Amino acid sequence: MSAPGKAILHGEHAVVHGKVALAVSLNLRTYLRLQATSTSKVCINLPNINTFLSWDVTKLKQLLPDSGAELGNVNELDAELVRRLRDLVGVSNGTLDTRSMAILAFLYIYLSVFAGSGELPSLTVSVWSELPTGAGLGSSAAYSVCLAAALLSASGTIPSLLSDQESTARWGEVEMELINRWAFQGERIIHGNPSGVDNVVGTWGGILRYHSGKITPLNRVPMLRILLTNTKVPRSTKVLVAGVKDKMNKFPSIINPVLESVNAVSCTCEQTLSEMTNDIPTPEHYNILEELIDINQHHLNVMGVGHPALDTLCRVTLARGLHSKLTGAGGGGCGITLLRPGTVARGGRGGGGPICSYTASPSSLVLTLILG
Ligand SMILES: Nc1ncnc2c1ncn2[C@@H]1O[C@H](COP(=O)(O)OP(=O)(O)O)[C@@H](O)[C@H]1O
Ligand SMILES: C[C@@](O)(CCOP(=O)(O)O)CC(=O)O
Ligand SMILES: [Mg+2]
Repeated sequence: MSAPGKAILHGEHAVVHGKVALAVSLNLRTYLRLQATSTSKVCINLPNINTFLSWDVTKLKQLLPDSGAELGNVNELDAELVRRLRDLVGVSNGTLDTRSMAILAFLYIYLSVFAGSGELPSLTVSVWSELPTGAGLGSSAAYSVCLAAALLSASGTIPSLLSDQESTARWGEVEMELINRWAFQGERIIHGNPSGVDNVVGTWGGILRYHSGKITPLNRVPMLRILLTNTKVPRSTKVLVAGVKDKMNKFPSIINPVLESVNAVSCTCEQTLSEMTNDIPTPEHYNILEELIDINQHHLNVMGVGHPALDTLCRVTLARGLHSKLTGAGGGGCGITLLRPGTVARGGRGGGGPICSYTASPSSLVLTLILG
């Protein structure tokens, strides 16, 4: 079982407050393996964050309310269950600890999904990822989507249709919607107040527009080359999302128009992409896309989610005529750079060229991906 990460082209943070975002899945994925066991234990192996834990099933059963049927509401986070799980894991409400959040999300989905059946099975779940954790590429959503899909399937709530021969098989729309909703609860545990765009891309993949829960796949998009750069500056989506909310509360008349402007950036980008598909893409189209990137990056700085390492990315790429912005929650993490069709790669780790000096830096990971 696997789910992809994502890059947000425009609309991060604003999307949490009901504005439009454009996002695309990446060819970097998170993988999950679930094994039924007879050990009377629930084990989780998370090699990316060096976490290997197990619990007795009898201990986990004690966390369930007398009637298991009270659990399993996919539309609301059960605050009482979260509180009991925090006690079990030994963390406070405001925890930002990577391991604790991953464990809470796992146990929450496990208990909720199996509570209705009255039986908690013993099993071993292993999750590993090609995505950097906490770098803006939606690793939390890919993790939550994998957990939701695997546990719903193990509980029999959705069919286990994925055999080894059918490694690319998918569920139907009803099952996908259920996976997406449970993944959203996982995101709630990890992010606090997610918009839902990341779990939607993690569930369905592709390139899409997301607006207040409404998903519009962009079926025809031009081939775009985007460079992804990881500044490797650690940050927490939860903290950054909360910081933007604080700024909105403090300066509503200043920040709300910024979010409105980001909305317009997303819509103008969508419009330009569609013109590029209908006509032949021209240098003028690229000028517009580049200006939109610059405008949005300024807006994100106004929201307080920039970082000097991201400023460096923008400056270094601009010196080569390329335009960049942060992607995801910002505060470090990854940035995206639009590459014009003629941009060539020479030297560096995977090529290099005009951006060689930046890509060659040992502190940055660079990947080129093709959209469209
Ligand atoms: N492969 C993984 N293994 C375990 N936990 C993961 C994994 N990927 C993501 N997570 C969880 O997601 C959190 C990171 O989420 P977040 O701060 O939203 O960053 P992003 O989604 O941009 O990568 C981690 O702290 C961890 O709890
Ligand atoms: C900042 C935000 O728009 C995207 C966060 O993405 P990531 O967790 O940094 O990959 C939050 C959200 O949409 O839930
Ligand atoms: Mg995330």
